Amino acid sequence: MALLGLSLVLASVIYAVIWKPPLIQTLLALWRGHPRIQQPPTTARPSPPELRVEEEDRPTSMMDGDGEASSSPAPAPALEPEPTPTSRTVTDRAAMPPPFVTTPRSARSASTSSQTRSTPSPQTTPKATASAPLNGNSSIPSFSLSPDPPASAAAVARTVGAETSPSALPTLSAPSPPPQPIAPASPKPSAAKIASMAPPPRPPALNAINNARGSGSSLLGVPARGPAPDRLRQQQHAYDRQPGTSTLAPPPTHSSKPAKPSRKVILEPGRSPLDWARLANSPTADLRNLGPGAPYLRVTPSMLKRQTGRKGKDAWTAMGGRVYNITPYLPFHPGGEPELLRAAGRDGTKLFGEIHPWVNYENMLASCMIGLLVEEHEAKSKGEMDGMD
Ligand code: HEM
Repeated sequence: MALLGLSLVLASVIYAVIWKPPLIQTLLALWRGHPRIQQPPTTARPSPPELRVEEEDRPTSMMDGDGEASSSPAPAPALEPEPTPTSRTVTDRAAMPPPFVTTPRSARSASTSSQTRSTPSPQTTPKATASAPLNGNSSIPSFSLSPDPPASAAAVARTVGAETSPSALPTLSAPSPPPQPIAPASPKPSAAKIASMAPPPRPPALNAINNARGSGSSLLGVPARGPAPDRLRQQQHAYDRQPGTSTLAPPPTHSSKPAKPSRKVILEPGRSPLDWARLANSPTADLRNLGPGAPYLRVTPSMLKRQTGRKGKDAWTAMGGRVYNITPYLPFHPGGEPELLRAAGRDGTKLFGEIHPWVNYENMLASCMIGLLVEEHEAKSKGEMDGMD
């Protein structure tokens, strides 16, 4: 009797050891009221609870290497070392997919592009509805994405851990930078900056992409998964065409030249340009000081040289081949009398042009014109020359 009881106990122990995982888990689930459902979610997107219960209620289905579901009873759990609940929790946590919101699109495509060969469903985001029935004993749907199913749960944990570690997935730790906004974030450059020929600095991302493209590799030593080179080129050209970023500087303007300090003098009352215009147009005023009705004279350089404005003589100057009596204009000259007297008794064309070539002296001094500047031998009559003295 005792031997029979011992045999029963032994048989129970052996049976429990062999069929422990599904049986004990099922019993524990029923006894706890599905305690695994109450486990805190390890990721931001836990699987639907009802599907997890379904997985545990169907422990005999598992996936083969080609991703096909096997309908044979599952002796596999007995053949593989079953992890302890603690290690299973760790495995579950490691095997869960990373948070959805923190995975860049390029990283997800990079991590799944090599695994979609064995994925039965075209869905890239693991969902319990698609992969749970195929995974069978595994409660983590993402296991079905692995091309080579690991031999054990520990291997699964290692594989998933390696897949989710930043070192194994460089695109997760440093994903390819997204295309920079075409509009630069920096403030609009000033007019002086626009006038400069130096182009604005390119966005660092574009520079880095161009450098990586030029070296034939991506930023992280893996094949580049960013936009196509043609798109990058178009973005770069679009950036270069932005207002204020062109290398073509506007033509220089006169306003850019530094203004010279004014040398104008304060004129006496009644000596304004308007007063001079009124006097110059007066028919009664003899501004030539040659007498009423005197003809225009041929003035030689020797004659001009004597008209310096000193010793009671008028100040004559020659500009543009014409000789003018500048004496009446002296108090009206905005630059002052001394300045104007610098041209007295000689040809003042060069002096005039150096200071204010824009001044229309011909109109201003029309009533002050003496005659034409001629050579010495061109004087027609000596008497005319003597009359000048
Ligand atoms: C003989 C004919 C000349 C006439 C009709 C004349 C007329 C004028 C006029 C209208 C201005 C005012 C310009 C303005 O408002 O921007 C001016 C300014 C001046 N002129 Fe003359 N000028 C004459 C000859 C000269 C000569 C020969 C000199 C020097 C040797 C001279 C020196 C100056 C200077 C320094 C100013 C002040 C420029 C400034 O800083 O704005 N001018 N003159």
